[in-house]
Amino acid sequence: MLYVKDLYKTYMIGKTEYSVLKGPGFHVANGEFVAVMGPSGSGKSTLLNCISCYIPFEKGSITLGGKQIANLKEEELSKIRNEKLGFVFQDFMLLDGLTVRENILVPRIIKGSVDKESEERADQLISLFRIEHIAGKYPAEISGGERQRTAVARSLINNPLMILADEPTGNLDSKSGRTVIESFENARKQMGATILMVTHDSFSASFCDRVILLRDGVIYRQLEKMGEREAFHSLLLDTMKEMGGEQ
Ligand SMILES: Nc1ncnc2c1ncn2[C@@H]1O[C@H](COP(=O)(O)OP(=O)(O)OP(=O)(O)O)[C@@H](O)[C@H]1O
Repeated sequence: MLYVKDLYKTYMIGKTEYSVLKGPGFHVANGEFVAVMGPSGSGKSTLLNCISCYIPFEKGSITLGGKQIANLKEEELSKIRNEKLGFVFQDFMLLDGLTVRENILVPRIIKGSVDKESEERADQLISLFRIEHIAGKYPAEISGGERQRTAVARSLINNPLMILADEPTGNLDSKSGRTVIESFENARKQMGATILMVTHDSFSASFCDRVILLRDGVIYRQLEKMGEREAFHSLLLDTMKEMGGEQ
């Protein structure tokens, strides 16, 4: 599904080069739910932005669904972003003037085709995420958790290869955050979705199959959930402590 190999990304500030990604490499398999964690400044968002085709990188490769994304033209990258990837952001990024149902359909509108199948898929997602009661409401009229569940539904409308989520529970209280993580679990179970999520929250990460821990632009460790979620949560907390840095 996703292969990241020896990825190098440097930012120039004035004449000074700052190396942010120093060769991390990993694989996310079809249907996996994987988190990326690490101290502040370790390069998590930069990594996600490279995979999202938003920023170029200097060295290494990213292969998504068998296609290398470096060297693609902007038009092809836009197509990948809209059709092959689904995005969930910390601040939801819903359009205020559209209802929940219309927001879910936005990637289809961009694609240029809202046909009967689109409408049916939107309704299927609305029912999967139990947001039927708010389908006709506007973002300002619903809770943070409901907004984020709407964003998760929107991310799935084009049946993407992968969902990329950047701090999806960062603006939510723990109860709403839990319902958002449940939506990801549902998407995976019922639709075979593959999810890569950046998070600071070890509780949210403990629902994942695997957690990639990034420190100073390299992979510090990868932890796989072997048994109970609670034990995995404790392991994550201990390893984060061992890693140090500001979380
Ligand atoms: N556009 C940019 N130009 C210059 N430096 C940048 C840019 N974007 C990020 N950085 C720097 O790169 C480093 C890694 O940033 P990044 O946002 O990837 O880290 P992060 O692990 O996601 O951090 P956080 O958990 O605080 O969000 C930081 O030192 C940051 O200041």
